[in-house]
Amino acid sequence: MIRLMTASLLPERARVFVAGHRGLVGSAVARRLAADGHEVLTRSRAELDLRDAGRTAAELAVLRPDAVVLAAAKVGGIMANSTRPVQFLEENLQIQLSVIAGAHAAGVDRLLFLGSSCIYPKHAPQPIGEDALLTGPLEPTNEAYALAKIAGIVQVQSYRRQYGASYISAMPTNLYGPGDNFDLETSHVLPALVRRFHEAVAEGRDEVVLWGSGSPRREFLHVDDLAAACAVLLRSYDADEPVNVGCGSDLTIRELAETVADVTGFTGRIAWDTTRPDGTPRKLLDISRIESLGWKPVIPLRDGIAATYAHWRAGLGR
Ligand SMILES: NC(=O)C1=CN([C@@H]2O[C@H](COP(=O)(O)OP(=O)(O)OC[C@H]3O[C@@H](n4cnc5c(N)ncnc54)[C@H](OP(=O)(O)O)[C@@H]3O)[C@@H](O)[C@H]2O)C=CC1
Ligand SMILES: C[C@H]1O[C@H](OP(=O)(O)OP(=O)(O)OC[C@H]2O[C@@H](n3cnc4c(=O)[nH]c(N)nc43)[C@H](O)[C@@H]2O)[C@@H](O)[C@@H](O)C1=O
Repeated sequence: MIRLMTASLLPERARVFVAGHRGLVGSAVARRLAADGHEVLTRSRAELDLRDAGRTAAELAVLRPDAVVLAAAKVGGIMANSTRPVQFLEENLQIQLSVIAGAHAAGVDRLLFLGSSCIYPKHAPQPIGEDALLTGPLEPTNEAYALAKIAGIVQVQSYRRQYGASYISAMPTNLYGPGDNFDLETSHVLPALVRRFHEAVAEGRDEVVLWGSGSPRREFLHVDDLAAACAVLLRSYDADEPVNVGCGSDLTIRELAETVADVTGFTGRIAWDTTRPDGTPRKLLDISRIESLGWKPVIPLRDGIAATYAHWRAGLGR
């Protein structure tokens, strides 16, 4: 049962530990929480490797935050996931075990765990409701990562059931925005396309080769919209079921490529390397649960891509 809360579950000026604050999601969540008047607590990976359960528990016991947002993870696009399943399984399980158990041991009242839409079965009915979890086989290119994330959801639910902890999970769709990973081998598709088209224009090339067939459909949410959803969930959601966070519509990778080409000024040919994997054919999320809490996405895809491109270009110093 979903309980809608009237009083906020997050105190005003709360002290919130954001794990993974240098990443795409963690940095956006940290900006959002700071703007809402909260105190954001952080530790860099050099200061605290979150796979180390003993050190993580000790650090959380000293910090004693009011809430934890778990946005630290081993993350990557389709090639990274399919070629390094051991790291995607083990590092994510280790981080989740350390942070969730450590938060509970330190008496942390609220925790938000971030999973991913890839936890749902490859052929789930669309749009995918939260109740599709564990109803069918997973997409093979990210099965190891998805299983680690599913373990995280069950870990959160178990702390709720056994200890009454007010811990919750959110399942975002594919995300993009400032601070994304633009490495062509390990990134997700959107930053990869921005970089590929930008470099083709800069080098005067008239063809860009992309991966797969171009026919898979994906849903893209700007990370600032996700961060706003996280703030809503921390304030007002307290139930077992994970909450999907998406924008409510999807497009083909080919259509995404045409949009990114337009934003970056590329007018040449787009070719498809079908020796590269397509991944899951479609994963559009049903977002009625998060919308019922009063959240909706506000950043249109084209505007978000243009802002992300401008941010990345500024970082290149060009
Ligand atoms: N990006 C996306 O499209 C989507 C992301 N998500 C979820 O959002 C969350 C965050 O993803 P995203 O921001 O994209 O990922 P990033 O790779 O951008 O950020 C991950 C962060 O985790 C930190 N981290 C990783 N391992 C460790 C470790 N052992 N110790 C300490 N810190 C560590 C990284 O530190 P460092 O900076 O040192 O590398 C980095 O700050 C993940 O749970 C992911 O599943 C869900 C759906 C889509
Ligand atoms: C968020 C989500 O992200 C991953 O799943 P994915 O959505 O399949 O990943 P992706 O963004 O890398 O690719 C999307 C589509 O785009 C195509 N594609 C074309 N050209 C490029 C390209 O140049 N780079 C990449 N990466 N993909 C390309 C690619 O072939 C595929 O069809 C998992 O990590 C999963 O675990 C997860 O949670």
